[in-house]
Amino acid sequence: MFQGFPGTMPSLALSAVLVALLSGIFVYAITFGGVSAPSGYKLPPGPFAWPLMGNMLNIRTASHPWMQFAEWSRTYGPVIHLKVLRYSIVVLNSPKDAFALLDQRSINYSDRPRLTMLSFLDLSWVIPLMQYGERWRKHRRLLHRYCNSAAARQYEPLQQRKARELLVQLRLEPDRFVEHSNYAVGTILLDLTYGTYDKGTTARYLQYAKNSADTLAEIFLPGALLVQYAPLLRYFPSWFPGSSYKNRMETWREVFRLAVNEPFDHVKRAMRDGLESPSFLNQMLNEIEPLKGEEYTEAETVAKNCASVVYGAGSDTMIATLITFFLAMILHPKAQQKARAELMSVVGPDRLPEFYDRPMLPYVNAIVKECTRWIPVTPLGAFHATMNDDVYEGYFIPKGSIVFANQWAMLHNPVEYPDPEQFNPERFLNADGSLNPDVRDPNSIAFGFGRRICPGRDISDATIFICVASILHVFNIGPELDADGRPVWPKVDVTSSLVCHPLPFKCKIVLLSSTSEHLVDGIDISRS
Ligand code: HEM
Repeated sequence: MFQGFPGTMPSLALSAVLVALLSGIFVYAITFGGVSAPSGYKLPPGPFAWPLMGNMLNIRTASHPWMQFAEWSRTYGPVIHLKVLRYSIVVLNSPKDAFALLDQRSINYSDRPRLTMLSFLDLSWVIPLMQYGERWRKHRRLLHRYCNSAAARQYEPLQQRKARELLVQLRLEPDRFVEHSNYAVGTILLDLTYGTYDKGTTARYLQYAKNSADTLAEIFLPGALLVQYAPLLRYFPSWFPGSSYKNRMETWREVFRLAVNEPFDHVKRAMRDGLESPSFLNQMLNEIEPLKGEEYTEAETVAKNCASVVYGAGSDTMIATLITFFLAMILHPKAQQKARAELMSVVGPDRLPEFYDRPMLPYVNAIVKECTRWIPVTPLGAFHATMNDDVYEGYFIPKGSIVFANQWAMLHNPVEYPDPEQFNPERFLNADGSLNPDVRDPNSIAFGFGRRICPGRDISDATIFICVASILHVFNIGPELDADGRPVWPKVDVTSSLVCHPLPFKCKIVLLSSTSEHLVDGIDISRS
């Protein structure tokens, strides 16, 4: 039933993004000079690179670059080298090399490439794109305090409440499962970051966040900022061909201003009027209150940036995993039946799943892991950049190289995950049904590596678990039926972007029984 990911994807967005990025750092590339190795060393192997353009066209024409990189790694080995202009790109296709470089040598591999457009649009607050250094460290420290695994447990009541609200919405409007899942995930992050507000305000803030995510995607597309290819365009008036982006800069800035400032100002006003609802921004602001002057202003900016990035970086990624779950369940009714049998024996028919059930639900946990592995949300992770020259296994890796961890290749490696295109939760289980610790946990790859590893991984894992367990406990997820009552099986296909989503599909979500109906009827959503 699994169709694989055919090479004729409609979207070239990710390769386009890569090319735009690589073009964008042209100036940086020149600064660092060419990509030859010093005598006695050689660069890691890779496909033939044309003069000047290097492998730019190879990347551009690959519909899913992570598959192309995996293919090259079969010819050249797990560490491959590509050139774009005079720039060096290293793609790591195995966990061994990713851990050896991004984790164990993280002091050198934790920078991000400098992107011209980020300074144009003043996106220096976007933590995932921040340069490595003291400023980034301050943001990470704060994020860690509110997102580490112990801290993340305080959000469980919120996650559970939102998962249950999702059940009510799925019952009322099952066809709108994508919107409802979006709302559930979005409001978990919004509520934990800024607190709970009325429905209208919540909807507005969710819209701001979506607008800023869409705008980021738009400005990363090639052509949108031609100035990336020709930085001198920045000195020309907006009527000059290629400079029309200047007319849109204000709109773009306004989109980001609203997303970052409005919810933040709202929390500050609410705190001043004694009307705040608990949130991590509220806690952060209380903690920095004793600071004065510049010290306070700086701490407040860090708090504001951290708050805005949680929604921005977390929502799109979690929703993609949740939609993958629906897709997998349509195609694998037996997996649903097994999960349901487990839920029935552990949770029973009279209540909904709780977080404390989790250790007794290995099959449900295996489904969550398999969703993460089967369609990796960020197939190429995020680009790291080297701060100094390095030598790894005899190969020279120049300062300023962009380093990708090909998470898709790692999570689809047939040695670690046999028959990797198949959705198969059993791969994570022992014969007695318990979780097999010898099979690598996809979370150890899917959330990145080293010092830049995703700080939201525990929040994300808990959110996906409680949504998946709650949905499976009361609903059956099946294919849509055509006019003759025949199932319409969705094709497994993904967008090509920095964050990958399954392409749109339809499904039929129905309550399992009158007992399930009773459980959903009993959900109190008045606090949601
Ligand atoms: C399925 C869900 C998620 C996936 C697959 C995911 C994946 C990733 C990956 C691959 C990175 C780059 C790591 C690297 O550079 O090696 C990253 C960074 C980041 N993620 Fe997530 N993420 C998810 C959810 C979240 C959530 C819920 C939050 C917020 C609570 C979050 C906040 C961040 C931030 C702030 C960064 C930037 C870290 C830095 O550059 O220092 N993510 N994520």
